[in-house]
Amino acid sequence: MAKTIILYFSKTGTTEKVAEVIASKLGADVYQIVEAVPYTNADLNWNNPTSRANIEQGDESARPTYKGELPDLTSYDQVIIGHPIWWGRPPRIIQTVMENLNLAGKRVATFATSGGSTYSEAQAVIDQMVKNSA
Ligand SMILES: Cc1cc2nc3c(=O)[nH]c(=O)nc-3n(C[C@H](O)[C@H](O)[C@H](O)COP(=O)(O)O)c2cc1C
Repeated sequence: MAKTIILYFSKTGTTEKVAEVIASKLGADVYQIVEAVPYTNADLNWNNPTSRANIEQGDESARPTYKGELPDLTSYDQVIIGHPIWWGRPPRIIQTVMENLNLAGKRVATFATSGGSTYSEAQAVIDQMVKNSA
């Protein structure tokens, strides 16, 4: 059976719950992506145009760093990446992570949770990231 790892980023626990359900169904390993500089509640306030998250999402070059080391993917066949939708797209830290993973030869899937936005804009970002890392 294919060996799978789920990497997820979650600030309020919703994506984390979904990651756990998928992991238990697939018998997958799980890795939580954690930002190096923690987001405060104020940082996550989408009603404030100058909140940290809003500024990052609006900045194509923003690449918030992650804490610790990313997992070694050598032994995995499938990599699943889960994240919330922030302003229609993945949090920029997902781009940081994908730029630092070697996804060549891996089967990659993603999922997200949101307040209602669909995945179409996020999919375009992910497709580009996968293309760049393969
Ligand atoms: C900065 C920020 C921006 C968000 N932007 C969107 C959005 O564009 N569309 C949407 O449906 N939900 C948006 N949300 C809501 C989250 O996607 C939703 O609450 C998600 O399930 C949170 O996942 P988590 O608990 O794993 O962090 C946003 C949340 C934050 C903090």
